[in-house]
Amino acid sequence: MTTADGGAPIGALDLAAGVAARDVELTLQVEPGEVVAVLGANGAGKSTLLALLSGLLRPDTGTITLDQRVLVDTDRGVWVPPHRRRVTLLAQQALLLPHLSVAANVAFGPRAQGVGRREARALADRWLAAVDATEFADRKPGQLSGGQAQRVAIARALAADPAVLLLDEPMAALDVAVAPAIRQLLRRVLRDSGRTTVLVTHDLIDALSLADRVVVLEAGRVVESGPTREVLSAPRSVFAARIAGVNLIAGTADEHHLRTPGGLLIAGLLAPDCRAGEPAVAVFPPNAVAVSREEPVGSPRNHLRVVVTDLEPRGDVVRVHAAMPGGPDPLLADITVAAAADLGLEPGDPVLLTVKATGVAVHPAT
Ligand SMILES: Nc1ncnc2c1ncn2[C@@H]1O[C@H](COP(=O)(O)OP(=O)(O)OP(=O)(O)O)[C@@H](O)[C@H]1O
Repeated sequence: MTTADGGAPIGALDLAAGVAARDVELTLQVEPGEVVAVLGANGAGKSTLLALLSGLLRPDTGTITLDQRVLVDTDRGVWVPPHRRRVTLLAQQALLLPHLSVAANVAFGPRAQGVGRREARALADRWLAAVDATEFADRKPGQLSGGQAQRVAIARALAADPAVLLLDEPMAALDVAVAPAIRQLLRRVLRDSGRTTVLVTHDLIDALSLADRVVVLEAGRVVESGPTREVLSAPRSVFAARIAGVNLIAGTADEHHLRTPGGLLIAGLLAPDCRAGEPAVAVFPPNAVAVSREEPVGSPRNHLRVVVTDLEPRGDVVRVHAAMPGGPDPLLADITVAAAADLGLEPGDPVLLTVKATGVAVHPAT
């Protein structure tokens, strides 16, 4: 955990802010040293959240505090500019200063904060070593690959000793072959430095491997928040369910079912905190779903009449994408290649999805 000369942990964030022109109303609390992954579809408000925290965007209403410091308070006219926040943003692109050496780039933050030349260089060397980039110290950024530049950018961000590190899809611009090494590096430096981190990502693996907690945004609002595995194993928002690759049907709970707005009853295992009449979601994995043309006779299972929308080969299985007529949420079924061939499926075909009640988990939804 980050400490100021051995003192109390730092990096407690508290944000409640609105940006009317973007229809964004966000709240976020982060504990000192916590790594929070922010997930959401395009336009959900992830970049807006980072811009509010870093000071690139002023909210119309709200407050942002970092430890005891008020960074923003629109009622009281408080506004701390970006360079005085101790909040550092690491963007998708490394954005190194092209005319400076790698070491000078990393020393730039400490120098700007008034650290002496020699001490800043020592800090740069330490952080370059921490990201395994010592050998690039004397190069110019133009002589680095994308992955090498991103390593240096991580060193530069941490050398500035931020109380909060903001990561904006740090692997998105990298070659897929390089991304795992950078992810592993981030995992190590975030753990070692205990830095409060807000990580925007589209990638489930980033959330699973880097974050203590995920926050899911939809339409400019926080729609769910919780420990990463918990949210992904029991997602309550369409976005979390989609990235977790599971099916999710929303409705209300009754004693043993989920009832959809269209009146369909889906039998499942209800979580103990489900209350009859309250909003709930049914969640089940694609491999728990069978696909058939006819209703199996006498089967006590859940049957969903759907239309095939797409067929996606995924190695040994074919992922069938389907939609319930009038149902907003897409459904997924993984079936063997042989089964897909036997059924002769085509997009547009009406089929029946069958899932056992024991394969369906019903959770309360917010
Ligand atoms: N510069 C801007 N001016 C006005 N509206 C904006 C601006 N940038 C984003 N918006 C709007 O604000 C809302 C939130 O967008 P934001 O860019 O924060 O989403 P995001 O989750 O980061 O999306 P993406 O994954 O596509 O980057 C959207 O409705 C978007 O259209």
